[in-house]
Amino acid sequence: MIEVRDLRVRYGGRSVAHVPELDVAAGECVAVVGESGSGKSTTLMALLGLTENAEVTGQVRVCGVDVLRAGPRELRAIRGARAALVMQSPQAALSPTTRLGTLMRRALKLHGVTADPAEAVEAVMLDRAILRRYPHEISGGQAQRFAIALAVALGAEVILADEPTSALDVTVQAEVIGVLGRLRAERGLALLLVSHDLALVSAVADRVLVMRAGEVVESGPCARVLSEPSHPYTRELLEATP
Ligand SMILES: Nc1ncnc2c1ncn2[C@@H]1O[C@H](COP(=O)(O)OP(=O)(O)OP(=O)(O)O)[C@@H](O)[C@H]1O
Repeated sequence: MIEVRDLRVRYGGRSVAHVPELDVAAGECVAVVGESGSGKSTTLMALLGLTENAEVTGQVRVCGVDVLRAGPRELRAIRGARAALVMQSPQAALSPTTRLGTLMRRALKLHGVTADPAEAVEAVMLDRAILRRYPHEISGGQAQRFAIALAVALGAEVILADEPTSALDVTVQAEVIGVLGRLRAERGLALLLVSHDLALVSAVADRVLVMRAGEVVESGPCARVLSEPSHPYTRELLEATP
């Protein structure tokens, strides 16, 4: 579902992210970890052609679309519906004066999808009463789960999640990670998660890429990278985890 070869993103000639190889198949989960500024979010945005004022080179295929060469129409066809981005603070992207239920019904209609909003939110462990709320009346964790519910209702095949748990306390973090893990198993979603927390993402990811200063310093199956990290930076990240 995601195929990346030699992706490089530059701002004003400065390389801020370089990913030699990244593949995520249906039903797989891959995590990108690294400290703040290591290029994780930039990589995620580049996968959907969303970087602004950046020079992006290499090859990126998402849901069969050649992202770096596709026109706006082709990109619109995958963004949102087939490949959904769940951001750090999804509330900011939601219209503040529209109830969540209305928002979801409108999005479904726009994409010509028939789905039950109540079932969609319950699938991510939210109470259906949330559909009557406004975006500012819900927590960051609820907003992230709502964004995931919307993506799934729209029939997303790929979910790109940026720090999906950053706004959440530890219990809720585990819940969101659990929801994503279940969706992947039940619906064969391809998941790409970005986080600074190596231990947390390893609970759900099959493989992990460790980024530092815009370069991938290590990658491989989670179990191997966690138990036998080969790069000193990975060991530092692991030691920094409580
Ligand atoms: N629009 C932009 N213009 C110029 N430089 C940018 C732009 N966006 C990001 N950068 C630079 O790219 C680098 C990588 O940033 P990025 O946000 O991808 O890191 P990150 O690993 O996701 O960090 P965080 O965990 O804090 O979100 C940083 O040095 C940042 O300053």
